[in-house]
Amino acid sequence: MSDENGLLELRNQLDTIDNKLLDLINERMQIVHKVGALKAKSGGAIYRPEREKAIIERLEKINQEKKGLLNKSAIEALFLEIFAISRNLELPENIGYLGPEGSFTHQAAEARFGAMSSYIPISSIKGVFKEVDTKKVKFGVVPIENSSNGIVNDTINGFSKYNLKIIAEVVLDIHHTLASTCDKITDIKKIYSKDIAFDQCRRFLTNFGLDEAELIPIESTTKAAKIAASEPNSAAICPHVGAKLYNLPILFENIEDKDNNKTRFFIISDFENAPSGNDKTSILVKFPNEQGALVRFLNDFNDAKINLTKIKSHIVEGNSIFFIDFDGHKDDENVKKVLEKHKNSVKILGSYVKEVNDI
Ligand SMILES: O=C(O)C(=O)C[C@]1(C(=O)O)C=C[C@@H](O)C=C1
Repeated sequence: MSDENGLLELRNQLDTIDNKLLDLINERMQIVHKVGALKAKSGGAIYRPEREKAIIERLEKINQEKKGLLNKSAIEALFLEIFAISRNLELPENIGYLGPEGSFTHQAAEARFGAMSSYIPISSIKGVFKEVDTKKVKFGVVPIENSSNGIVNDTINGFSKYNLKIIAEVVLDIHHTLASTCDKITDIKKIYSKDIAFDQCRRFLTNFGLDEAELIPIESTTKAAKIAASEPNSAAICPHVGAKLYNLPILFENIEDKDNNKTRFFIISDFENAPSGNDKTSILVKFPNEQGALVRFLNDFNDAKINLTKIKSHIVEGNSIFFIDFDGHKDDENVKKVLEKHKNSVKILGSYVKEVNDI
């Protein structure tokens, strides 16, 4: 058989498989439709991250056993899109994220909800909380901490003000690029970016003599790309996708000082997750002004064999509060007891499936 005929034959086989795949996906969607109808009757939450996680883990296991050609991230990418389409079929729901389009938070949102979902950029973290609270969007995506810059105050303030729940976490590796229409680096006189992005790229800026340029902080790295695309002798420190969005040539990739630069994001909504067996819980704690209050609290966690994974202090309106993460679900017996004992000082922000990529 000639190569051309061979290709035709293989394409015919692919067409037959694609037809079967389409039938199977439609068959799946018929069932999803019934799930949607059930949930509409019972008021159950559409997005069930713990169930999606369990499906992906089961498929990865089967794939390994069968020595399939798909790798873990390919299975995840395929099925996250299927889930996004399923959720839209059950009930179309909008996702509000800290914008603008192309921001790292947008990437975090897409990493979880897939490319087919409906996204709305919101210009502040406070705005994201407000839009979820007033039910203009079903989900909000906000940054909570960066490995170089620590906790994001506006997000803690949002949790203090609103009674919204964390329903999932996403951890992204953060890479910055230097993008500009300038041909020579010495032509760059101004650099636009977010203040924390400048902090994360100090060494690069010094090494390339760019600390001589005027560093202009603005509200987002993607907006920086937009400005630099239209202003001569300027550059932006921005994400790869931000530069692409505004056709801004990338001069240097991965310019962050630390090669382990990560940001953790929360997906927030108005419902609580059921336990998945592999959960983490986040709380805010405001201790009474008594000696030893923090120590007593930590001892109770220790006695209940709860593993604290993070504790960070934060000031809200002059009061010191603690942001704490620990392993387990808020409905686990040992967790429930400790939280009940300290209910006057604790605000539960949510229990959610633990990400493998940690910060
Ligand atoms: O199992 C459910 O609760 C569903 O709604 C179905 C389904 C799926 O497509 O498998 C869709 C959305 C949920 O986030 C989890 C799973």
